[in-house]
Amino acid sequence: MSNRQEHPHFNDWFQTRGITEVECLVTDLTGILKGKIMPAGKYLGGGRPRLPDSIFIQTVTGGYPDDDDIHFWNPAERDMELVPDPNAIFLVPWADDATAQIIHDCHYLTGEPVELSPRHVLKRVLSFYEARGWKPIVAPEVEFFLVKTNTDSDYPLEPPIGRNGRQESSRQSFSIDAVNEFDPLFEEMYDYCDAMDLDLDTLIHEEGAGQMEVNFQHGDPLRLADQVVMFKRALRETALRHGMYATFMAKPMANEPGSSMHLHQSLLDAESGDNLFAGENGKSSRLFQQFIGGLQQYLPSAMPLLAPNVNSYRRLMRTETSGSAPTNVEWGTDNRTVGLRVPVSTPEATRVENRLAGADANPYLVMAASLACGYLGMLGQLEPRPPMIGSAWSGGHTLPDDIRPALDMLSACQPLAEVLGERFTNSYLAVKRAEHREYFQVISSWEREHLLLRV
Ligand SMILES: NC(=O)CC[C@H](N)C(=O)O
Repeated sequence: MSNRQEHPHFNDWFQTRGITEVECLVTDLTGILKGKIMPAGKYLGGGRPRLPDSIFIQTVTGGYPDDDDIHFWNPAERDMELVPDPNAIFLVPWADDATAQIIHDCHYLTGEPVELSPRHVLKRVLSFYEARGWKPIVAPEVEFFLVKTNTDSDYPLEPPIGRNGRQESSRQSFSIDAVNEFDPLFEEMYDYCDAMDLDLDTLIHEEGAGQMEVNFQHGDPLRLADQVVMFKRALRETALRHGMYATFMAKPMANEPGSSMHLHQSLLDAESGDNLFAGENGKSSRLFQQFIGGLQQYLPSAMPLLAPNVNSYRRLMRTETSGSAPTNVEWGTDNRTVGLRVPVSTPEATRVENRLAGADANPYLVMAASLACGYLGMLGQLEPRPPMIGSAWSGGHTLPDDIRPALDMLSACQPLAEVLGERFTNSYLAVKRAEHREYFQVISSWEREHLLLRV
């Protein structure tokens, strides 16, 4: 699009809301929002924001892969143009001046899409479905903790103080009154979500102290990944305005459960809209079984995308405080001890809930990875193992227990790299290995406590 004034949607949208500023956004590999701010007039006049593609090879701390990893990625520093998605415009409800935040795709100046962009990776996976006349539908559920603000990274986080002036000291799972303690914050969160047209379904107090979960209305994966990214930003902002932090870390406190991003997935016939996971006589279909077969086969290798940080694996470790976080890739009906839960439903709503991803993961990559695994299962007509009946905590097919083995498994999985894109997969591995090296250079208080005077 050379001149956005020619695009009636942008023009109308801006005019109706008196937009004066535009935030041009993309997420990097780690899920961090990056971008530029532009005056609305310039943007509508065709101003094209550019960023270097090196934003996609940065670790969460802003570091880069070092020489050892260079063979994994194309060490490019090419300029790319940000191209807006007219369906991904949201108001910035907390801004003083009327501001739009717009999610962009990334193209090189030669026109081809940037394979390193997580949104592109999801679009790529969706294009494989589209080519077969399949339309995946997803519904994410995102957990998070509200915690006291804290400026000392060495000091453990604490649950927040509610309206009654008391700290949430014990878990108040599912308590409505405990949610109401944070009513002013949630009122504002809902107002922001309304202003941004985010389709939230329910809000519930989860297992942990100060831990909540929001469910999104099911729909198109790209739209929902956009919404989750926008939601996380809006909630962090809301919490700050109420003197708290909202955190999506997978395991922010050792004595509390972790936070997940569960993903319900079903598959429609793109033409008829029928759910292809529903079979005859109220049973599920063969495609459904194969989708689960693919998740079982490939999810262990896709874990770096679902559990992208060292901290993510603390959530997945079975301990007294791990709550119902999964440790396996078994499946079962209405069974919360398995990684792949099939909720009891009408045939039209047949779906599988992938419970492995942490809330810390990049939503585009969680959806891309999970749908890629299911796709490979349907393509290869893989059969799942028999469903788990009863508890799967102490058995089942396990998952990598740390980011290092998880990265090794991803780098050995050629079929996944082909569906996600080779350049993306190799760059992702390089970034995550560099991040792990950064982490490994930090000497922890555990080491000082137990080794300083004893070894
Ligand atoms: N509601 C739930 O199932 C809790 C999920 C759990 N918090 C996890 O990390 O997976």
